[in-house]
Amino acid sequence: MPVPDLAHSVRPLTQDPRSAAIFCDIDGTLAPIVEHPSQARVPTQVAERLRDLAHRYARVACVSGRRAVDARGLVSVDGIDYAGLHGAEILRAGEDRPQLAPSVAEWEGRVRDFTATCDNPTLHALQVRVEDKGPIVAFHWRDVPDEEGAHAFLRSLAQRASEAGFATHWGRKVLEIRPPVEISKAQAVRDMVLETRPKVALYGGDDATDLDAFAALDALVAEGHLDDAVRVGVRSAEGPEEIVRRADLVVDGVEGFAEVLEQLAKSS
Ligand SMILES: O=P(O)(O)OC[C@H]1O[C@H](O[C@H]2O[C@H](CO)[C@@H](O)[C@H](O)[C@H]2O)[C@H](O)[C@@H](O)[C@@H]1O
Repeated sequence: MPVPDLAHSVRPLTQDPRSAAIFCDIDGTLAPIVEHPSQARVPTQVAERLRDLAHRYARVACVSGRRAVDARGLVSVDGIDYAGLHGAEILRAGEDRPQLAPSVAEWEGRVRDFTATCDNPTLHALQVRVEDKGPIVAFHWRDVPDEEGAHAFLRSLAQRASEAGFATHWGRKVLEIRPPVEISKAQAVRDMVLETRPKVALYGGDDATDLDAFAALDALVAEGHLDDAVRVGVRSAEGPEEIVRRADLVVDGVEGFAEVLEQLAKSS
């Protein structure tokens, strides 16, 4: 079903694409949620649209919880930037290696050592999947035989991680063990806006970490760095309720966000 007043909602960008930036989350926004992270795919039409937009807009970037190189591998679009690890690293268009925040990098060994101690028979019996992202390690329980049991086990693991001095974060059926330093999509979005200096920026996302990016846009407008901002909330059964409450435009799932990209391309 087409989203009502979509053209109107994105008009602040489409009226002058050269002065506008587009930021998108990946999983749940560009790529449908699937059982295993390695099975995720960005539909060809969505990737083509991003490629198109990269030529017309001041800046297009993906801002993801994945490693930046994995994000680029998944989206497969050159000419756009990839902020990875929820904003802790950036892989710029045309570059081969991402830049990782030193404060995060220095924790990689300690995160690895701690999470190695979590590898035990219960974790295996529950079929929890471990995603090693370097300084962040994720524990996924989507579609395991006993999701409730796995979730409960991971709650105790999170408690142990906090007691050991690590930060923990809950996403869509995933627990992350992180360095106890500031990691936020807000910083990545802020840095990119201040580098490129667009007049208007759009951010689309579906999960808790995307609320940080919404907040970054709020602050950039309040400080006068942006004239306007469009926050697109991608609604799902699992996402936080604030993603809808704090959005200027709400769309349903990846199909809904694909329509936003179509509209951004159509009018420019
Ligand atoms: O910020 P994002 O680009 O949305 O990344 C968030 C996390 O996405 C991935 O996990 C999620 O998607 C998986 C594939 O659909 C799904 O199986 C899992 O349950 C979701 O939590 C990715 O694996 C994580 O590293 C990202 O942090």
